[in-house]
Amino acid sequence: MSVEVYYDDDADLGLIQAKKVAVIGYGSQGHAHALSLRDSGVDVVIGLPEGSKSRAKAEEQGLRVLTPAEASAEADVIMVLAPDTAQRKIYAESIAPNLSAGKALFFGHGFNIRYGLIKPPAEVDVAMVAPKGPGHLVRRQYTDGKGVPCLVAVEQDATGDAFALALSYAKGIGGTRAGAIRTTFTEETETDLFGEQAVLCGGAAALVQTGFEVLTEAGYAPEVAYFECLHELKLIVDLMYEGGIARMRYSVSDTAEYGDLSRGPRVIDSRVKEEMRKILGEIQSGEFAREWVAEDEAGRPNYNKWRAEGAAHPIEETGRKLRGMMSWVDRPITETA
Ligand SMILES: NC(=O)C1=CN([C@@H]2O[C@H](COP(=O)(O)OP(=O)(O)OC[C@H]3O[C@@H](n4cnc5c(N)ncnc54)[C@H](OP(=O)(O)O)[C@@H]3O)[C@@H](O)[C@H]2O)C=CC1
Ligand SMILES: CC[C@](O)(C(C)=O)C(=O)O
Ligand SMILES: [Mg+2]
Ligand SMILES: [Mg+2]
Repeated sequence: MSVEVYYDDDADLGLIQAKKVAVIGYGSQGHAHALSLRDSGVDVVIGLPEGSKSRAKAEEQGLRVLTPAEASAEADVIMVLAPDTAQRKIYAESIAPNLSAGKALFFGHGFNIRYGLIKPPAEVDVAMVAPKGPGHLVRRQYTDGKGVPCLVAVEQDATGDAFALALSYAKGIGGTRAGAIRTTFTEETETDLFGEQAVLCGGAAALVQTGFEVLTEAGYAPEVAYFECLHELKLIVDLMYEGGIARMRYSVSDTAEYGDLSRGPRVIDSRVKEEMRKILGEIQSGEFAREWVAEDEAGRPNYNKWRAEGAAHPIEETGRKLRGMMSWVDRPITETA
């Protein structure tokens, strides 16, 4: 099935420049959207609760900060970039009372719409602009004159202009420089959750940690294991990013390539593929969403425990020491760029 991909020339920046945009949340995605929209000539206001620690960061950047309800009341377009688990309550308390016909409700990820946690009224546009990359790099790429690809979707088109407006927003954050693909909330939500769980975050982190453990438990130096399994992964993935797996294979030795071809499928074998299918099934059935919402409501006991265990993994200490010797590697993450 072919998809529609839209670039800068397909999008009219004037549409979003003619609107007032409220960005609810000023974290990884919120700061990137708000600052890049502002740099693209859009009138932006930030919505954050009184007492939010993000308020000072947004104000330092010269952005106007109101409560989520005040910002929603002022805006024509409300982009929800608070944590997925917080969105339902924010919507009910602060956004819904301030929605009226002709306004647009935007999301950076489809979770709350896909799983029916938020049900907007029919007279508002509901759309999504979901960058396919971490927010801090969305902002970094924008300021470098590049862009992170976006998925754009429309769930409700009350005005008839929802897609053009979403595409215009995507242009404002640099998304159409790289390409914006038109999709649905369902496709974005399910593929995004699958990607982050099985490949990008869960799969990659487990692969790196397990490789590090196998080497260090066999008596090799942690520093050698770190360079081999984590540091060099970035350099290998850079080649894949630039020219596909084929370019990586062109650059590595033929010894590495033979090891890749003969051993890779033994690591990521049919059992792993079957587990990936199970994970996708849990996403499609809503089981993962129910589990995550319940975990959040219970105060995140497993999330906090697993997070602490990850932070205490020996690879982190080894990495801190080695990165300290490479000043160009440890680029601090800020919400200011
Ligand atoms: N992280 C990413 O790169 C990506 C995220 N997304 C999606 O973007 C959305 C935002 O995620 P992300 O940027 O990671 O979120 P973060 O956790 O980085 O930031 C959340 C922001 O929301 C604020 N916030 C918390 N509670 C409320 C509230 N009740 N009302 C208003 N603001 C609140 C936080 O403020 P405080 O400082 O007070 O906590 C913070 O500024 C999610 O839907 C996510 O799935 C999509 C693509 C990639
Ligand atoms: C890969 C994780 C992500 O989906 C993202 C940065 O795209 C997220 O939810 O943060
Ligand atoms: Mg993602
Ligand atoms: Mg995600």
